[in-house]
Amino acid sequence: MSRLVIVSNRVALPHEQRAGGLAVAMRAALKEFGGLWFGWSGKRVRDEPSGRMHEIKDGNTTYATMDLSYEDFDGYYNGFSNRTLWPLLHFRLDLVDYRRDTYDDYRRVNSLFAEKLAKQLRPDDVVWVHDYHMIPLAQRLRELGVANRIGFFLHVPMPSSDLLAAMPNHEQLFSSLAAYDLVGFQTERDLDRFQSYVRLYRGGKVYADGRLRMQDGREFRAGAFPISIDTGMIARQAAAAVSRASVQRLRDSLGSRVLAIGVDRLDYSKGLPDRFRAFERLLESYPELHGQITYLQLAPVSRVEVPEYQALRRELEGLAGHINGRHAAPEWTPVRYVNRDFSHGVLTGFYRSADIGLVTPLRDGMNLVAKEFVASQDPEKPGVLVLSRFAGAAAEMHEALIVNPYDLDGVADALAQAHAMPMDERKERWHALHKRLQKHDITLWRRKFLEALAA
Ligand SMILES: O=P(O)(O)OC[C@H]1O[C@H](O[C@H]2O[C@H](CO)[C@@H](O)[C@H](O)[C@H]2O)[C@H](O)[C@@H](O)[C@@H]1O
Ligand SMILES: O=c1ccn([C@@H]2O[C@H](COP(=O)(O)OP(=O)(O)O)[C@@H](O)[C@H]2O)c(=O)[nH]1
Repeated sequence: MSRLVIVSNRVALPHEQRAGGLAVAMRAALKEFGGLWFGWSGKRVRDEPSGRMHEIKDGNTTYATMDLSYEDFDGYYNGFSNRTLWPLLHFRLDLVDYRRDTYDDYRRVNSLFAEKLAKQLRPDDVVWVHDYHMIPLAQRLRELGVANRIGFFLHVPMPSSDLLAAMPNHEQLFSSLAAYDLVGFQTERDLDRFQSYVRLYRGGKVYADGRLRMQDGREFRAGAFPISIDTGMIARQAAAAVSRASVQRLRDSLGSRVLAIGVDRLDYSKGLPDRFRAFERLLESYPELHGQITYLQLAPVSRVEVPEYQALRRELEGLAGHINGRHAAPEWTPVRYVNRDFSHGVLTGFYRSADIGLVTPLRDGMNLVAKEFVASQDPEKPGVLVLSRFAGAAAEMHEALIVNPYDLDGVADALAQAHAMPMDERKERWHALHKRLQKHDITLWRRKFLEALAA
């Protein structure tokens, strides 16, 4: 069997804990057969250029990671990846900050990753590159003579072609995807938008069998491969987690109140200010729920050097203070807002303790939290998922209460509906959601993508 080589900016080294769906999913995907995981070491170095390599072996997996200099990290990661591509791919043209110098940094760091990776590759390795940090990687590898199968998976949304085309140099960047054998997206809609871009802005052709042909004749394939979770493992973790002291403490602190939980990196794509406002709308529109419901928002900080993330943090602190100041009672705090990162061992217990899971991003590639929340529930008393129609997960999770996160009254009504939902209906909805997750888990995702890549 060929070796699987996974390439991503974020690598979850053994025993490392950090919020973020890509790393969680890759760890689960490598668990069965192992392979090589290649990417950034998580280290930034001063007075030294990028490129120092580290290797760690853990069971059947080898981790090969590269240090980045402060300057390169700033241009490639904080800059082009997270201030240009991230907002662009999340439909936020208003936040896109395009700079020629950070684009150059991005391309240079990708070239360096390609040089280091090319040295590690064996002829029959299957290479699977992940996410927007690494779009030009295959093109650079091809220039270095790498002829292996190379696939790419985009974890974030693919926006409408008119938005993509607003980015200077979009032709160069997005045409480089043709160097992959297969390009995967989270949903059919993302795939559809990319196909439109190829037709409308790259003069390309789209064939019914999934092949795309660029104007210059290069052909590659594209498809939709919705990512998932290790459903069985999450369920087992959740059942075990309820006896943990931290989970017990949360439960004890609630008394008889209903718990609504949100778990998100502190990112503007997650729609947290709107969610806070929707919760306040609930308290205003349904005064009988005062003192009856607690909203716990876990929001570990993310990309802390990027100014838009710093501004969001300030905004949320203000909003949480405002809602609590206005609505709290001496014995009840409506919003509990926590900027800490929790392990899955604890998080799954928190999900299971909640009656309502609140997942309301303005845009999200998939949103694994939505799936983890469902997988963690007690079948005898499952919680209700309130899910944004703009999360990739909504394309599969029809039995959730699907909401428009911009419609604060609608989200407040869905929360009230979840609060009042009879247990029979909760069970019925949960069974349907859970059944699909049992089949469409991380193993099926990995298998489907790799089979398509090998085909
Ligand atoms: O690596 P960071 O900059 O700390 O950010 C964490 C990850 O965020 C994004 O995750 C996406 O992937 C998830 C799994 O497919 C998906 O469910 C979610 O909707 C996406 O937002 C990002 O795409 C990753 O590259 C980051 O590692
Ligand atoms: O304190 C936390 C908060 C989140 N997560 C994990 O981070 C991932 C978030 O993935 P998602 O797809 O929802 O969003 P992303 O952060 O990748 O955009 C999920 O596996 C969460 O369980 C975590 O491990 N600890």
